[in-house]
Amino acid sequence: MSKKFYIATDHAGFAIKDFVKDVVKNFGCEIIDLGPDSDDRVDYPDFARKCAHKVIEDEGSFGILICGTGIGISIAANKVPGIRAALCHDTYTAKLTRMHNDANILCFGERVVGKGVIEDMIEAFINTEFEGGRHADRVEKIEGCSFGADLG
Ligand SMILES: O=C(CO)[C@H](O)[C@H](O)[C@H](O)COP(=O)(O)O
Repeated sequence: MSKKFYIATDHAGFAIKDFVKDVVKNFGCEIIDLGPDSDDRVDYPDFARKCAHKVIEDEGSFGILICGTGIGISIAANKVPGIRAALCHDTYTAKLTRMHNDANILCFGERVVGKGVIEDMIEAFINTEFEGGRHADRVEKIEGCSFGADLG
């Protein structure tokens, strides 16, 4: 099934962005670029927030966030309620985060993984569906981890 993706990076993820957009398109999915438009130094929380808000507003869509390590941009995205941003390093983590965590944003580090791994991770993320069942109960509890949430 064709999926819709939003993509954003910081300056440390900018150089790989066009490659990633082509990979996503080649797997038959739509991708919308939320910036930045150059490799001028920017702050990753600004772009994490932009992408995370789009994913929440546009139900059923997904995101891709890239910074130098993928760490800062995933931490920032996970502050947005309803976002499950997964920092992945290989096909196994990209597949399992869809199966078990129902991840809606794939994060990785341009300074960490190469093009081959990136392509494989994107393929796994696109083609793997959430298993539900026992994992659905756990995913529901993730939102309950926020201060002020009352899920029992
Ligand atoms: O936040 C990060 C690490 O968790 C990202 O990798 C950033 O891209 C990195 O901090 C950028 O560093 P720079 O020295 O300003 O290029």
